[in-house]
Amino acid sequence: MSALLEVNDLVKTFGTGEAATRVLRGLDLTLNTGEMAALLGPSGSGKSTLLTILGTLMKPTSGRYQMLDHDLIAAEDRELTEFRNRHIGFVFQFHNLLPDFTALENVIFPTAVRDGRETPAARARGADLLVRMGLAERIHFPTAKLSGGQKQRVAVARALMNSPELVLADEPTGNLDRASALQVMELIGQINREEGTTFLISTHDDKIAAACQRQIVVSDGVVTG
Ligand SMILES: Nc1ncnc2c1ncn2[C@@H]1O[C@H](COP(=O)(O)OP(=O)(O)OP(=O)(O)O)[C@@H](O)[C@H]1O
Repeated sequence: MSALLEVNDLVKTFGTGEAATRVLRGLDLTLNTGEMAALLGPSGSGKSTLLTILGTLMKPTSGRYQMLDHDLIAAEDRELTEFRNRHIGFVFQFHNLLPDFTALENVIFPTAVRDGRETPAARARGADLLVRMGLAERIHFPTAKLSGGQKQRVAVARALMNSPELVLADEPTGNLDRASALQVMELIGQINREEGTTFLISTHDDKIAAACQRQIVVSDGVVTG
């Protein structure tokens, strides 16, 4: 297996002086291409902080971050934005869908904004992903009318739109009932197998973690298992 990304000696401190909180304390992690990994650890252990740094949305205080032969610490903002748009997808617990837009419009919207237009290829990819998420009947429904589980599946489809190598998910099933949560995980697993997408999924739920091939435990700002 080849490494998709590697972080070394990652440190993140929020605030300064007496108010400083050292959240990541020299964290090392390698994720291999095609892995589906759960990110576990107590509340406040630094999972969201790590996902935000891996997503290039925030820089660490110090440390190294290499992905796909790019040095993401040295990279400047414009390069990071381009890298992120091309290679990384995000799924959050609160999915930030536009309620009056249809499922398909939500999925293709970021790509259409990036490209300055909506292409037939993008519509086809978006519709295909929604079908694979079990939402064939809901493609043209406004997302305000979808259930929580359906909305989360739209959010997964949106994250996959540009075929990113890496998808970062921060408690993606946190607000779902058990059956919907496991369904979302099953569909993520299917995409992982079919497209080779690497997933890192933070969760507090052991059943969700067990649906992943690998479990990574963060505690006190380092990987402990
Ligand atoms: N912007 C910030 N400024 C100051 N402190 C922060 C900031 N973001 C996070 N923290 C602190 O960093 C610590 C780790 O937070 P983080 O959200 O990464 O934990 P987590 O493991 O994701 O927790 P949970 O499981 O509860 O979501 C917490 O103590 C939090 O208060």
